[in-house]
Amino acid sequence: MKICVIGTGYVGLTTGAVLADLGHELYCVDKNKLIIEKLIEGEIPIYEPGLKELIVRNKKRGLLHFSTDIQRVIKECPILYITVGTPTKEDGSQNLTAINEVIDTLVQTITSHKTIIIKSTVLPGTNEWIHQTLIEKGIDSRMFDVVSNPEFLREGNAVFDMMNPDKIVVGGKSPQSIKIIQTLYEKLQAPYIITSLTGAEMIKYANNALLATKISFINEIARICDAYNVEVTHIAKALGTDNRIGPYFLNAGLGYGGSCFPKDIRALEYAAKRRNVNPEMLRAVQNVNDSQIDLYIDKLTNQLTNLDGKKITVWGLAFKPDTDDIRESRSLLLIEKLLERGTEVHAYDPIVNSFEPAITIHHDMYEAIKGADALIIATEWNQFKTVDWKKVNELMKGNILVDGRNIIDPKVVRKHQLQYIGVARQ
Ligand SMILES: NC(=O)C1=CN([C@@H]2O[C@H](COP(=O)(O)OP(=O)(O)OC[C@H]3O[C@@H](n4cnc5c(N)ncnc54)[C@H](O)[C@@H]3O)[C@@H](O)[C@H]2O)C=CC1
Ligand SMILES: O=C(O)[C@H]1O[C@H](OP(=O)(O)OP(=O)(O)OC[C@H]2O[C@@H](n3ccc(=O)[nH]c3=O)[C@H](O)[C@@H]2O)[C@H](O)[C@@H](O)[C@@H]1O
Repeated sequence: MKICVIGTGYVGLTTGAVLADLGHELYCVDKNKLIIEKLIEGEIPIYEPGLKELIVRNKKRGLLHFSTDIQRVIKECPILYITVGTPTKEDGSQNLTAINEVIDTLVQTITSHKTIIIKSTVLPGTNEWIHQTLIEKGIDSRMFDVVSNPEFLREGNAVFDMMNPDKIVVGGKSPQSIKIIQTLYEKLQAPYIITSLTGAEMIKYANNALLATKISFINEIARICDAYNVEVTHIAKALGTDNRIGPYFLNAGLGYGGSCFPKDIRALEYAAKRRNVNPEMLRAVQNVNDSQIDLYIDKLTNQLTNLDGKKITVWGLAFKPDTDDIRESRSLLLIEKLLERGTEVHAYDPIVNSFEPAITIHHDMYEAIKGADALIIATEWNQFKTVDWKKVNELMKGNILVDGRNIIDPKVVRKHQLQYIGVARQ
């Protein structure tokens, strides 16, 4: 059966490539013609390990296609995946512009039955609303099914995560459409959670909120550890041995960033308030995350007395390793705060080479620290874990290392006369 993926960003492109690899016939479209033209020419618009190989292989197999003719492709495909962006506005409400545009395209295009699979993260009630809106806009309810199939991949691990999901969540009303999803994923080994449309939406938000909560929890614990001179990574390791807690998402540091946690937690808070629920935990999670960067800046300021005129280098611009994504990156916020304090900011990232606000970006991590008063590690890229600290000390003017991701052993850098700044590190 022909499958169309609408929106070829991080999720859509991975969905298209993985489904093609599973043997299905995929047609990917995007309203951004430039992206599609690039993909047709063999260029991959995003950095995601393993994705390029998957795309090339499946294009060659004749299973993966890219098209700028959105309407024709939608007409020809009985299964449609919606993977457009769903950003949040300032107040936490969801910006459904892209979803609305897709609805309008569907209304103009549907002439045969469609299984519409919503993979975009949308707030509880949105899938029901999409269903209703299609009917109100004139589509016969027998001509389509709406199924919610939220995505749990992590950027930087997207292909692996989609090929090896922990669970497959499917929300819907029609048993046939749920069966279709099970057929699409029959080669994947994962338990199914079959629920209502709203149940599936809620699972996605609760999942992200719980992961973000673990991060803010360990960051708060780190603050307390810091006050008692206790090493937080030891505490996290001990917590992780408890099967009920698990070892993941307990790495303290600058906090969570990215295109999803910040926007999704804000959106869930908004959704709760709309139904008169006071989401105290979600607020606390965000409060901790919001103040995490200041904690590091205050420690740095204590050492340098004043940041004005100081040259500070930031290693890592992406919101996490193995991605080129800088949406709501912690580095972005950190750099803004440094610039506000009159700092001259230099940066290096293995993949990201353009950034707003404008700062000096270097192509070599050591070049970036020449003459610097301090170095801040803001992203946990692997290459920052094995550093020539002797060389760092020689190149820098000052000797301060701020480890914003707890990836460095303080004792090692101290051996090279560098001063280690972290939260609750010994
Ligand atoms: N990035 C991630 O790691 C994950 C994202 N999600 C969710 O998946 C959704 C997509 O996220 P990303 O892939 O990161 O977004 P993205 O911004 O990378 O990609 C969205 C794509 O949709 C296209 N688009 C927008 N309006 C369109 C329209 N009317 N017709 C056709 N294409 C259109 C855009 O041009 C863009 O290429 C969001 O709801 C997000 O919350 C879920 C799990 C993981
Ligand atoms: O809904 C989404 O978009 C996705 O959001 C996250 O994935 P992602 O944002 O790609 O990356 P994560 O690995 O979760 O990292 C998010 C942020 O948390 C930070 N983090 C992560 C783990 C940790 O222990 N500590 C910590 O500060 C990372 O540095 C990063 O800034 C979830 O992990 C995915 O399951 C989900 O599908």
